Amino acid sequence: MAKTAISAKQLVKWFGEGEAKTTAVNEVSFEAYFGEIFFLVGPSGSGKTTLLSMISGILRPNSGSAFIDNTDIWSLSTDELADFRLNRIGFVFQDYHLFPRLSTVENVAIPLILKRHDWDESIQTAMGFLEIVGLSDRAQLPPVNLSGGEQQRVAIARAMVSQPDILIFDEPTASLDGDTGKKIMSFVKTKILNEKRCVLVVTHDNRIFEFADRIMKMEDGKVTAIETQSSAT
Ligand SMILES: Nc1ncnc2c1ncn2[C@@H]1O[C@H](COP(=O)(O)OP(=O)(O)OP(=O)(O)O)[C@@H](O)[C@H]1O
Repeated sequence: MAKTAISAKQLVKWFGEGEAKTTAVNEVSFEAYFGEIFFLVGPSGSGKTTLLSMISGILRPNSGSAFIDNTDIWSLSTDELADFRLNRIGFVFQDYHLFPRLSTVENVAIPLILKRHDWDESIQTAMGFLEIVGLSDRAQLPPVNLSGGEQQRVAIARAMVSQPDILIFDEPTASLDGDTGKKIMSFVKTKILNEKRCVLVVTHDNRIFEFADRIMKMEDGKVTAIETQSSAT
């Protein structure tokens, strides 16, 4: 039986008041397991970002709860939640969010440096993760000298450097051409995913749906389907 990594229970979030009130997420419940790639898909405005923000400790729900590996994250204090996020959750974004003035390896080391680890030790650990993503020979270059696919692999190395067990990818392939996007997802599936990690991907990109173990579809703030991909590669 797979272990539950993320559990959302009746999450609700609304914005605005009176006539302007929008219920962005309306009683959403789901579970994602360690060892799987779980996709969250739906049209623009269906509530994906709002849901993601509530399960990653960024946006407090109006009601309902979010558990990461059995921790009820919204019962933590602000400091505890900040620590929890730093240690347990890694983020990868569409636009990579790399710092142009830092070298590639320094970009990967940032989460460790933020945790006040020793600089040399952080760089050494970052080098190990650059090796995993196949970019150790680019370590000293600024990110601007790397291709889009390579920059996304740097962002993945950075998300992994503090060894989080929950990895959240927000539109990871939206800035990449079809082939590079597929290569990135294939890389995530074969080299990053293991039974101790859960990868959650929010995407519009149906070219990468084949890499999902399960796909949850949202519309108007509600879950409309959770499908298991029997053909997952
Ligand atoms: N801060 C906010 N204030 C007011 N309304 C908001 C806010 N954030 C989101 N909404 C509204 O909540 C609904 C869901 O938005 P959300 O960004 O979660 O959707 P989404 O599925 O992530 O869309 P996209 O794919 O375009 O990013 C939308 O109607 C949006 O306008």
